[in-house]
Formats: sequence, structure tokens, C-alpha cells
Amino acid sequence: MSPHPQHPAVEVSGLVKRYGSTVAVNGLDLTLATGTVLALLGPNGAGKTTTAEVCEGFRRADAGLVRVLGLDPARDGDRLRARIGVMPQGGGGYPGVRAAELLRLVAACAANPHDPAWLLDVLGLSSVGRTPYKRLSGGQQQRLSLACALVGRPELVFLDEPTAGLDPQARHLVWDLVAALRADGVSVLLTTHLMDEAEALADHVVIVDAGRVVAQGSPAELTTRHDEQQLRFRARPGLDLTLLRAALPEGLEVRETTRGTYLVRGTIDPQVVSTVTSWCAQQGVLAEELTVAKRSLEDVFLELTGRELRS
Ligand SMILES: Nc1ncnc2c1ncn2[C@@H]1O[C@H](COP(=O)(O)OP(=O)(O)OP(=O)(O)O)[C@@H](O)[C@H]1O
Repeated sequence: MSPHPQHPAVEVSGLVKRYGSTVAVNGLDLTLATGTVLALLGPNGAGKTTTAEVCEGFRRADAGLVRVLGLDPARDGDRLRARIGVMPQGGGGYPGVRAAELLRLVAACAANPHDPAWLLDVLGLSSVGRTPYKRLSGGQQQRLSLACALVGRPELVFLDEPTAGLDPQARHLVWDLVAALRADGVSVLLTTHLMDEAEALADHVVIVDAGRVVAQGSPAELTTRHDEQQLRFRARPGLDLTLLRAALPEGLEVRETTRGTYLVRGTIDPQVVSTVTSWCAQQGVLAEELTVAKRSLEDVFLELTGRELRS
């Protein structure tokens, strides 16, 4: 546990990081409260990994203030590394090293490590302990990388897309582990593209785009901030929605989102639901799977960051 619990686990203010003419991070602020999970979401190239790498002490900021466990990662990297765990994007073990050997090597650098054999077992890797890194499957490499990040009993863990490429069983195992870390008071900074992952794990979500924060809050705050819900139903494709639009109050968006899936978006009250079902009845259409729900985190994300692909 941190000897300075009055500090946030991570504090970033006005962070700027350039690679030549590319501005990867452009005045980013975030705070990770001790013992909580923060999810950094953003399109490809938004600056998430760069932000994490500056916090981990692997890259130097061009401007801004960064404090990790109360320390400056650029100056106090050695002291910091003993207290943090890092799971980088895409593994990164030596090709010839055996799985258990790698974990034992990492454990040997820590003052009070977990038992590597126990951790291999928790992560379902006992049977491949003697397998060279290069012969592990992608998912096994990911899990070994997570084991390496956790074996030193860190106070703060950086997980860069920890479940990318994992099968559903392994993904749920990682989610359980993150929840267990949080329950033990460990702080977690997680980057992810999976909205359900952020919703399931994070106390606080920070959405970044082009190196800046575009929104932040708890998943519930982000999805209920606006008085907006979505009514969806399935019916035969290509329905003419003109009369439905005319019957509904102004300001509601009505469209067929994908073939045979219809969306009414805005303030959905009982009268709106009644209007939609009456219209369906007049059309002789059975509205299947009719649901009324708040916006999902993915809706919020797409609204804030747009739908166009990033380079
Ligand atoms: N080592 C580097 N040299 C030059 N440019 C880089 C380097 N690393 C990242 N960039 C650029 O900086 C920007 C931010 O990249 P970064 O990897 O931080 O984004 P990201 O949000 O983690 O993206 P992704 O979701 O694809 O992992 C991108 O434009 C990227 O091309």
C-alpha cells in the first residue's frame, strides 16, 4: 500500500508529448484515485499508450506535470519501478525464455513477490511453464505478460489492452483479477477498446481523442448525463418512417440503423412507446425485441469521437 495515500495514484496535468511533428498528447489531464480503476478509452492513435508510457517512466513528457505514487517518473524511475507493474501492449518476452523461467526472473527483482508457481496456476499457465515464450499462443503470452506485471505485488498496475486477442474464458479471468486487485486496494490504469470492459471494471472512464480528454466520469455518469434514451425494435426492413416521424414529438431521431433494426432516440416517455407500437399496429408490423435503454458507453464514445476510421 502507498505510504502517501494522500496522493492520487496518478496525477497528470497539461501533458504534452510529441514525436517529431506528431503531437501524440496535447494537454491531457487525468487523476487516478488510489485503490480505483481508471479506463482510458480512445480511437487508435489517440495517445493512450503514450500517456501510459510517460507515467511508467518509459518516455519523457515535453510539457506538463506527471506524478505517479507521488513521484516524478522522469526523475524517480528506479524508485517507482519497484512499486508499479506494467503489462505493455503485445507482450514482449524474450523468444527463447521459458514461461516459468521468465516469471521467476521478474519475481527475483521484487522485494516481496508472489509465488510464481501460484501465479502461473491462477492464470492457467502451469501446463506451459516449460514452453519457450515464442511457442506460447498469443493468449498465453498475454497472460504471462499479466503475470509478470503482477508478480511483484505492485501498488499500481498499468494494463495496456490486457484482454486484446483473449478468448472469452481468459477475458473473464483477467476481469476477475482486475476486480481482485481493486478489492486489495491496488490502483489500476487500463487502456482498452472494449466498452463492456470499461463498463465492467472502471470506477472512472477518461475518453481521449487526438491527445486530449473529451469526456470523463463514471460509466453511469457518462451514459446518463443527457436526458436521452433509445427505443429499439426489429421489424421487416425498409419500413417508410415518414408517418411515425410525424406522429412523434419534435426532436426525436427516428431511423433504421441496420437492416431491420429501428431506433428512436431522445426523451422516451410512455406516450412515445405507445405511439411507436400504435404505428407498428397500423402498418401490420410486429415490433420484435422492443427495448428502451439509456445510451451505452459505445454510443457516448462514437458521439464524442466520430465514426470515421483513424490512421
Ligand atoms: N514511437 C513513436 N514514434 C513516432 N510516433 C509515434 C510513436 N508512438 C506513437 N506514435 C504516434 O503517436 C500518436 C499516438 O499514439 P499512441 O500509441 O499513444 O495511441 P493509442 O491511443 O495508444 O493508439 P492505439 O489504440 O492504436 O494503441 C499516433 O499518431 C502514433 O502514430
